[in-house]
Amino acid sequence: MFGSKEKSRKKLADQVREALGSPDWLESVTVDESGRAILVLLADPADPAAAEARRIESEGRAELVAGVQAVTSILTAQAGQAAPAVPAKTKINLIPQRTPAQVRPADGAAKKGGSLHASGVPRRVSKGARLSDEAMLQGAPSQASEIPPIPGIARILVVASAKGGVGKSTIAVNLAAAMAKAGMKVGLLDADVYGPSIPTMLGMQDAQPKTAASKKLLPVEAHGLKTLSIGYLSDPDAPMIWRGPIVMSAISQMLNDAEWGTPDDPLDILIIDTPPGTGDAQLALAQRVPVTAALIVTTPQEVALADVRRGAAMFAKTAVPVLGIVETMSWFEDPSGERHYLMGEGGGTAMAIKLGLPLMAEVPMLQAIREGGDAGTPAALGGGEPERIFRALARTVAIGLDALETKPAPQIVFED
Ligand SMILES: Nc1ncnc2c1ncn2[C@@H]1O[C@H](COP(=O)(O)OP(=O)(O)OP(=O)(O)O)[C@@H](O)[C@H]1O
Repeated sequence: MFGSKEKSRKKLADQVREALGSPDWLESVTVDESGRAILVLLADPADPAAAEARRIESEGRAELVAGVQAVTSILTAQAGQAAPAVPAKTKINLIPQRTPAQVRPADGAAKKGGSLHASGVPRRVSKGARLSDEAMLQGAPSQASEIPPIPGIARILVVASAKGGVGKSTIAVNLAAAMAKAGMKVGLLDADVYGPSIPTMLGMQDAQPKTAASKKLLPVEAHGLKTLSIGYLSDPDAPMIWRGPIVMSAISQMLNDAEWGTPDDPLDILIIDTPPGTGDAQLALAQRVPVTAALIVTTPQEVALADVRRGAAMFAKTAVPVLGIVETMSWFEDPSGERHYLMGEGGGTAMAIKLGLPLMAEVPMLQAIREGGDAGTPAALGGGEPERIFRALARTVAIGLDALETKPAPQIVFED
């Protein structure tokens, strides 16, 4: 039996469907508790312009239905539809995002769990000063980014892997959790629209983002993180064969139509768990989102390392700085303490040297890491070895990000 609230939401969904003319391409309409209508629209991936037009028109019509508070649409392609060729794109020169000085006072961070900032002589940056101005004075590139920053998000870190199943989402979730535990304001965006796993890894499979008074999506809060995932908005069993421009439309909605933070109180960092691979979806993301830096996740396996080279080349092409490589599933330690290198040994180090990138961490295979992912509680918060490993990774990443913003990497502190 439906409750009366559920009944009226269903009725509203029917009204929205009617307002749109019940076309074949309208796969589903649902209305959540906050009155947000979620439209799933079938679109032809070969014609992204028409798909975008369909989305805009549908959202416009749905918004006019009395009782609808906000609208989110998800573009999806029917299984079996051909993927388009990657459209030629103008190269966008992307330099690290230079936002107003939004780094927390180092002593404040220290109080909450240890400094995450680069060591060195502290430099005083007056409140509101642009780090880019500081950076320019120190010889950093003077070219301005062509991609406008997103208000309310100080920096964006993409976690990428050239291959699926290497443990990328596990690293993204645990890194985010460790940074939050250290006192940073952290968001986690699951852009792995092919197989969103973040809701499960955070134990939030049944969560539905609510709508703010501004009609923007309110990220789901879990384990000290603000999170959004296409998995919160769609039926996990629905066929979703996303392609570059369509993936981009979904990601851009989650990025821009959500209350991550405000210009006065921004997220310190938004971590994006990207879809695996180095194809059109990843390229579109690197070209259109104001990414501060990327982290590449790999296993020590030879075959994965060949892919890492491709991933690094892709980021180089789009001028996104790669902070370094995280090798995961590096070894398994048996109860006697002996390490077994099930996937090869030293591959990540060799690749890091070859590419001239730092090896940010070697994460062993740990039962607690897998169990944490399955149980929805990041192992980075559970104490012991996993917590130590991810805290160290969080610190290394924070230092790497600081170093990008000002050269040489100073400790940023606000003037009182
Ligand atoms: N260091 C680790 N120790 C133990 N298990 C791990 C480790 N890293 C990942 N796993 C497990 O491996 C599996 C795959 O990991 P994960 O989902 O993070 O990979 P992925 O690269 O994000 O995959 P996809 O390509 O599907 O997005 C999960 O069951 C996860 O718990």
